[in-house]
Amino acid sequence: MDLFVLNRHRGDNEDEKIPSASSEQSKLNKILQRVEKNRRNRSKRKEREKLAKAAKQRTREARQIKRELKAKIIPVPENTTDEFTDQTVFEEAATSEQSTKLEGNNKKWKPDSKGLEGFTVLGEASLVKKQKVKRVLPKWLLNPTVIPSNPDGLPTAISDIKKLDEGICKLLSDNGVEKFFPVQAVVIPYLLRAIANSCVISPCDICVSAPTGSGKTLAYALPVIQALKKYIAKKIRALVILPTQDLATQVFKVFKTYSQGTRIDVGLVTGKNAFQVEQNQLIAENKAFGLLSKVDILVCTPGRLVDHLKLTKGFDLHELEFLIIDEADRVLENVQNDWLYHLEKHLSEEAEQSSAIAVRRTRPPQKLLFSATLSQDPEKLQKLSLFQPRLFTYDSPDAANTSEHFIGKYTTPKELIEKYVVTSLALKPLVLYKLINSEKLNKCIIFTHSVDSTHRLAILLRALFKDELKVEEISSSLQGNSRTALIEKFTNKEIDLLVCTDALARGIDIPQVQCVISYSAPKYLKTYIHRAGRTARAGEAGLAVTLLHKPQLSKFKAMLEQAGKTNVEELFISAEDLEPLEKQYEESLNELKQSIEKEGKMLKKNKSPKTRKGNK
Ligand SMILES: Nc1ncnc2c1ncn2[C@@H]1O[C@H](COP(=O)(O)OP(=O)(O)OP(=O)(O)O)[C@@H](O)[C@H]1O
Repeated sequence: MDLFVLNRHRGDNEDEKIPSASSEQSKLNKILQRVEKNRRNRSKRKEREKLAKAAKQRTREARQIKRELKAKIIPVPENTTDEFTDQTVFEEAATSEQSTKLEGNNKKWKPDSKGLEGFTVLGEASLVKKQKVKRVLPKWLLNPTVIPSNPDGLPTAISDIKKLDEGICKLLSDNGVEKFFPVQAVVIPYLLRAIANSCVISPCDICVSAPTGSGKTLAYALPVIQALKKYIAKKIRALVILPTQDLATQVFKVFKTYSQGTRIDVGLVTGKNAFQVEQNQLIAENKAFGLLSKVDILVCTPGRLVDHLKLTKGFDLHELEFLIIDEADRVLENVQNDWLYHLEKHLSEEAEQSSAIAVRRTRPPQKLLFSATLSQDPEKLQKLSLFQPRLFTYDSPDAANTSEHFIGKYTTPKELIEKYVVTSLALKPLVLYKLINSEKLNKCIIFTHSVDSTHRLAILLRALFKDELKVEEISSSLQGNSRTALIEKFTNKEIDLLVCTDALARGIDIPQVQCVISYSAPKYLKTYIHRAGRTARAGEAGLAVTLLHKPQLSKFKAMLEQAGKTNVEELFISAEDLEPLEKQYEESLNELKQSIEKEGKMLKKNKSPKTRKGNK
């Protein structure tokens, strides 16, 4: 009978009871489950291995395709018939040209016959690199009128431009303008000729790309004033669009100055004044003739222009002879208000009405575009439907370092000296302090990247300089009028250091700014050009310094290279120079901390429901 006794393991304890039938079954189930689990894991592992193998195979194949493509470089074919050239292709062209030379021919790639032995190749291999679309710039952009930066041979004396009105010549000398700058010496006579011939030939539209501070405003203001002097009836005949309130105000002042002694009235609509106030400045109601314009030249921002087009009764631009877009690249970026659409709509509606009423101007206005960084993107310019456009650009000394296509794209004044300082993030404010002290800078604009950083830096500089230098800040947090007041103070040297955001980077004309410091490195070349352009204006000398952290250096250099600037020097400020200032720096940082905390508390207090109730 012992033969039929199953000797089961009873555990270490011999006295343990023999398990019952049900526990026996549950144990068996567990074993079966474990077996099933192992089986599932095994099949999962196999699946994973299979996928990994397939992925590896795909990578191998992709690498192989890449290798094959690299081995057969297909050159970009010369294309002279297409209308456009993509600007980016210029940069890429150099590399593709090099590789073309290396290959030395234009043959199509054929698969290696050895590798395909035994296979029938149907048709041609499909691994042919796609041809790049090479757009060609329109002729007028490729063949600009180059304005020499050296004025020799240009009609630079005021009396050299014979057709210029005597009254304007007198105003020029009254305002200290003795000679014309190159852009003025070329553009003013051109526009005066076009205006004189306009009854016979429709004048061409023009685009002018000239450095910051080169005198572009007078280049368009004087011919426009001269052309409109003859009119007796008041209509808006010139519309000047600028991207910001401050710039529009600045240009308005120039028009006001040079239209003195004429019948011309200049208007300004930017949103600085209440809408109704602006409406009253623009339109008069006459019992006999209805609504009449009160201005001949209107300077405006795009947003406010759209508002008046939509809401101001009697606002009529149909007699427009000149449409001037200053800082044109910036204004054209302003899609927010779609000003161009509204303007075109207005002009076409008026034209339909007018044909039924009387003889009115049927020709579209002459368009004059100006900027230091004028867009050469044909698509953007095409939006303006330019009529036989002509481009005027500067002959830049930096252009020699770039491809010929660059000519005049982004140029800076030749009087500008550019430098950079490499510093750590922690010591940046101290480096700035040292730089201002050692270079004895006292009329200096410092650019940061945000409102917050402008505010903090201004507090810190105030703490560092104490009474030595007066520091103020300008950003979008300030209202228009306070901004204008601060700019005036800075102009009159009542403020030494002006810390600001890029709101002040474009177009603002402050004479004799000694230095522009980019405390936060500019992200784009355009920003750099406009910031640096606040100094070295109107033929004066100026310094532009950029503070960089080490990782920013290569990007910064590459950015400047796009403008042909390869010789920008480094300015060294050593750790030894900074050592004696460390204690002062620490104290100033503490002051900054306290000041920010105090402001935080004030803000909280003002926001608390109790205060709000009190205020009510
Ligand atoms: N012929 C001249 N002689 C002396 N000063 C001039 C002359 N033309 C212009 N200026 C002065 O040069 C300064 C710069 O002129 P303007 O603001 O027109 O430059 P810009 O080319 O428009 O610069 P940005 O591109 O920065 O707007 C102004 O203060 C202006 O009064």
